[in-house]
Amino acid sequence: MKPRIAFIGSGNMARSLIGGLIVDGWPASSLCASDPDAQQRQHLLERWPELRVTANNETALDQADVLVLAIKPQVMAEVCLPLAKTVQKNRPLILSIAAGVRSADIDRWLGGQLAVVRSMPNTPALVGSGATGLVRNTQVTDAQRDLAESILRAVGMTVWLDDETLLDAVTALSGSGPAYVFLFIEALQEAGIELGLPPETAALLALETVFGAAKLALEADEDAGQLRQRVTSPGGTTERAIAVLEKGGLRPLLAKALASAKDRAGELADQLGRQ
Ligand SMILES: NC(=O)C1=CN([C@@H]2O[C@H](COP(=O)(O)OP(=O)(O)OC[C@H]3O[C@@H](n4cnc5c(N)ncnc54)[C@H](OP(=O)(O)O)[C@@H]3O)[C@@H](O)[C@H]2O)C=CC1
Ligand SMILES: O=C(O)[C@@H]1CCC=N1
Repeated sequence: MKPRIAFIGSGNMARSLIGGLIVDGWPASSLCASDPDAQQRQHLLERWPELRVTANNETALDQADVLVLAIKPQVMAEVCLPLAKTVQKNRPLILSIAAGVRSADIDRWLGGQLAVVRSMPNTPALVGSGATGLVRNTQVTDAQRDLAESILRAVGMTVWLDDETLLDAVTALSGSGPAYVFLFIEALQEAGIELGLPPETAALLALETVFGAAKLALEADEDAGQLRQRVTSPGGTTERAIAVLEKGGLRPLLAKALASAKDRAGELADQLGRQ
């Protein structure tokens, strides 16, 4: 029998995990999702009629082997504190997907001495192409580690880290990363329009170029730098464009953007840790 999983918060990320698990062969009846929003619960039931759905977090937690915390960081403490008594009785594996909330704080809000896996997935999980970083605390057994991994692997690839502070860097890179790529696609499209392309054509070419380049980079034996050089003919068009991007400081700008995202994760953790 598959372990029972309770999702607290049934928004974007929880729905993608639920969908991935069901496609992966987990029976919907082994999953329970909780959300205060009636419309959200209705959507879940329309899509997966056998899913157990509730407005009550305590009910979701009942008999769960894994408690997935898929709520916004800002409500994590107020959601966890009332669940502490039941969590201490049932002692499920705690799996958080929230940005900038430390394992130690989650453990404290839930009464302490719990097995906590903290993870950082991303929205491509919605289409089964997520990338997730995970860390575990010392209470997590190898079997629980495998269980957490099998949940996140249902929506993409996973990578374990030894040091929890690195999860803020993962958040900055791959957690927030899809937004940078979408911004890049928007900018490519706008630039194409400025050069006279019809908007739909510019949008399609921008999108397919990013998709094709990522697919090639995943499948090729060469790294991104080598693949870039293959496009860049000496004295050709790409060389001119790349020179403009390098001179304009694309690399340091991205480094600065990621550092800001990482700092924000740390700030959130410090603020929330005071609760
Ligand atoms: N979006 C992203 O790209 C990523 C998000 N994350 C993390 O995932 C978590 C969830 O994000 P996401 O799915 O995007 O957010 P959503 O807002 O889509 O989902 C959160 C859900 O939790 C519900 N909720 C609010 N309060 C409670 C409560 N007391 N009990 C139960 N459920 C509650 C919300 O309902 P309502 O809307 O009514 O408030 C909402 O449906 C966040 O912590 C975020 O940091 C991680 C990686 C990527
Ligand atoms: O912006 C955020 O805070 C969340 C975490 C990573 C992606 N979205």
